[in-house]
Amino acid sequence: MTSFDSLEGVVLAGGYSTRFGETDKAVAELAGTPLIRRVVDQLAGVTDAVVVNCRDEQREAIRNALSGSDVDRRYAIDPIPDRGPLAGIGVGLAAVDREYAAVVACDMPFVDPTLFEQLYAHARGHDGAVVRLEDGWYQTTQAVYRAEPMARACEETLGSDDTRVLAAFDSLDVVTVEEADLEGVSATTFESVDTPDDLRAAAQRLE
Ligand SMILES: Nc1nc2c(ncn2[C@@H]2O[C@H](COP(=O)(O)OP(=O)(O)OP(=O)(O)O)[C@@H](O)[C@H]2O)c(=O)[nH]1
Ligand SMILES: [Mg+2]
Repeated sequence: MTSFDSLEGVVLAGGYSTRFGETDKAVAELAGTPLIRRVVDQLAGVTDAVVVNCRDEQREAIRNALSGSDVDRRYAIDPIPDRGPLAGIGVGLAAVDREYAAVVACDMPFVDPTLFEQLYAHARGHDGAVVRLEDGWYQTTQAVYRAEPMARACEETLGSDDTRVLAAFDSLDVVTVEEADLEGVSATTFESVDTPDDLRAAAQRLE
């Protein structure tokens, strides 16, 4: 697998994991490895640098979870917490130095770097590439964006009535990739760990 010079990673971890319970799912262990560490290890297939978006109080635990990783880590802290995924994507992308970013939520431990290879190929020359799942849902938290225009669009959209990530695409040229057109991407790439049951089910599969 190739590490692309103009692609950086962004890991979204600023949510409150309310469905998960009292603890932060970002650092919850799946078969002994924190979820966020699994995500960064997977991103290493396509990039050597990531920006982690989180709240200030999460930083120390996340730093510990990522210690020893070969991937260069920087932190983009939410200036205002709890403004939703759109805000997190915007804050993360604003800290990116490269033209494009592979954005992924911290709770998707099986994210397949092959997906990002394909999305990056589609995104080049455009403002991003996002998968439309078979049920019609756009997978905006596992996507490739051109960092600067998408960061700006997130900021603008946050000030509007519709603060869905999708609303930020209105002013951009984001390519839609149909799930059925993905090639050789792991079926579990989009699986997210939202609840303790999800974590248990994922752990059982890894046994
Ligand atoms: N910066 C930031 N990121 C968020 C926020 N809400 C969700 N996210 C991120 O967006 C991604 C998808 O969100 P969810 O799966 O709903 O995670 P969550 O909001 O922490 O969990 P729930 O409280 O159970 O919904 C995760 O990577 C979250 O870290 C937020 O208010 N701010
Ligand atoms: Mg949420």
